[in-house]
Amino acid sequence: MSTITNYLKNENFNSNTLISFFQRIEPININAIINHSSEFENTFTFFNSRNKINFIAIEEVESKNIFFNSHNRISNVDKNTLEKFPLFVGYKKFISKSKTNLWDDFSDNKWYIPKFIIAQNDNDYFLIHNFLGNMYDEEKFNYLNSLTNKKSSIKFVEQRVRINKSDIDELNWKEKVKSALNKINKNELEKVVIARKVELELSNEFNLLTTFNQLLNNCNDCIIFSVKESNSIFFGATPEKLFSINKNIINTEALAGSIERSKNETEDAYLGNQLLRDPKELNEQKKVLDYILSILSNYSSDIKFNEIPFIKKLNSVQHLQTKINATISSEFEILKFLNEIHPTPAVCGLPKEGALEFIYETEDFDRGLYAGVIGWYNNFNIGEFYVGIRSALQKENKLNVFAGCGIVEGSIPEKEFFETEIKLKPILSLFSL
Ligand SMILES: C=C(O[C@H]1C=CC=C(C(=O)O)[C@@H]1O)C(=O)O
Repeated sequence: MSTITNYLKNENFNSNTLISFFQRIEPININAIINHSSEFENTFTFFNSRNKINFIAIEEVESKNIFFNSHNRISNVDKNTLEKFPLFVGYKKFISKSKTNLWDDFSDNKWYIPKFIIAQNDNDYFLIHNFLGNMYDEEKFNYLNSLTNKKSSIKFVEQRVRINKSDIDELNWKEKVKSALNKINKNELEKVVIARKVELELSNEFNLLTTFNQLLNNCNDCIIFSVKESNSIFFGATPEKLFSINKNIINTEALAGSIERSKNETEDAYLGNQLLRDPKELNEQKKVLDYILSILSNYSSDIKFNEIPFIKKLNSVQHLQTKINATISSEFEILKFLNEIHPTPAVCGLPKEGALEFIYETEDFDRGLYAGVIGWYNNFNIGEFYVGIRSALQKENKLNVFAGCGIVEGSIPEKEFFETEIKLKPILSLFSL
């Protein structure tokens, strides 16, 4: 008899009761499960080594608008440990009407309870099965359990690509920046983020496991994620937190303004100092900070942040960063706040409506989940949400890689183009020509 049947044989839950069955498992390399992604309709993988929460969520609890009036956690683990794990996972696209079918495999906005989650928090590892009433899937539970028992070593596969020549060329993109500057000079916009899409053709089969692990190795201080729906996979290594919440404390940040890195330590520090003193970059980041503070002030009268930004150093780029934390009241609703704060001027612009319209008219691709939101939360008011930048979409034999830049008064098109090149690097460098 399986563990689930063992536990549930004397229980009779009605179909409005959500059950989360936690089975402690031996420490495993969770990302090895990614190799089995293609066996499932959808998977959602999220690795935050900083917060020490890593998980892969597999499939969904049936109904779209899931209704449950009670929630039962079955486990022999203390409540403090259980509180740290996701109940809902999901994503939200960058708001826009779509012009193409590029993102058709993804909904506009989807927060759902996964059927299974294999998760790690610190030294705690669990296989979690969520289901309504008695509708557990014993077979799949046992199968996943067997996968977590397997000792698997990760083999990297070399991935080759060809550049698609029909890509927006450099001149064309710089013209878009000029037209943004035009709007800014006429005071019609204060700031707008213009993005590029680089399209590559995969010469061999896409290997998510290799890609994911290379991102884990290369991109410290980033959240490594992948969202697979039907035949599409959106993935990336994002440095940008939208917000995280832990009971009554919310943490967020203003991340904007960029400069390249140098392998030479002295030169790298010099570049960082330049960024900290550049009025155009400081202005670009301050606009993000002011926007976040204005939204947050509706929810909190206790907001803390540093007046002077810090430097956040990533592999190929450094940014200006202001960390913000605030105490919020018990009426705070996670998704309501998310819909209000996103998109910030770090990926959209100011005023927001004008910037959205400009982006829609100017960019000749759909952003979809690029610059959208990915994250998780639970009903203990714990969760984290990140902005889907430094990311790519794999669909059939195409890889679409995205990067954008904030345009403000004083932006120089050539420099902005170079900035998109360094932001594309973490993903492009994984594929050889
Ligand atoms: C929009 C992107 O980055 C944002 C985050 C940090 C710095 C940015 C910048 O300097 O323009 C952007 O606002 C992107 O990477 O596609």
